[in-house]
Amino acid sequence: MNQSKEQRILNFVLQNAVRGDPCSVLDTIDKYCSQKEWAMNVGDEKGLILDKTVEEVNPSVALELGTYCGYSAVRIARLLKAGAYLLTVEFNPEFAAIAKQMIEFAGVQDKVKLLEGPSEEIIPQLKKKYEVDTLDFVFLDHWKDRYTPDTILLQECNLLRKGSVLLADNIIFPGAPEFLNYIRNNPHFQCTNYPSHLEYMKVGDAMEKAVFLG
Ligand SMILES: O=C(c1ccccc1)c1ccc(O)c(O)c1[N+](=O)[O-]
Ligand SMILES: [Mg+2]
Repeated sequence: MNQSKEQRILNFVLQNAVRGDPCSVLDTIDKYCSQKEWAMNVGDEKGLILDKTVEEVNPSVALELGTYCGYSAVRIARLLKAGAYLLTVEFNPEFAAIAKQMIEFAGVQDKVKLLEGPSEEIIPQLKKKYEVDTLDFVFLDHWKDRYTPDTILLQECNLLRKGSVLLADNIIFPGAPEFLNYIRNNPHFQCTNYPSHLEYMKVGDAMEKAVFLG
């Protein structure tokens, strides 16, 4: 049966990256997706914005919405302090299976819990089923029309605390105009825009950071 693009990306990593070396895995995915097949990883340019935000927040508990192949989960997990962890949510079972292998190959599996299912079902389970109190950092990179309802759901489930940081990918391309309008006009969030480019392309994109003010 023909392999998926995501399986081809994983195979390239398994054959070319260094097992247990997260940076090697990231560099190898970036090499494949910039030279062979485009894929919707956050990538190396926006990845630096993600890195700086994670380092600034230094989260104990982080949530990612939209795991895909695990690139940003590896990127985030490699920066987490001892005892800190990332919950990452992926709706697509094929993507989740690839991401699991990617995360394990990178050696960050002890810091990452991969949750398979729709974000709208998993978010309300985080407190009781996954023993989360509040989230220090949330990376939004899933379906762009889910950014706003899931941000509202995080608040309704009391998962944000004063100072919780949201970082949203793809503000320009594919775009999340409804989310941008919601978050920038919401007095409970302080927003900052980070202009960049769509991963592996010269197309303009941006990330939006939103700090919850309580
Ligand atoms: O929506 C797409 C998309 C749309 C059309 C074709 C391929 C991807 C996309 C593009 C770049 C991203 O960084 C990203 O996170 C996504 N996504 O699906 O979440
Ligand atoms: Mg994205």
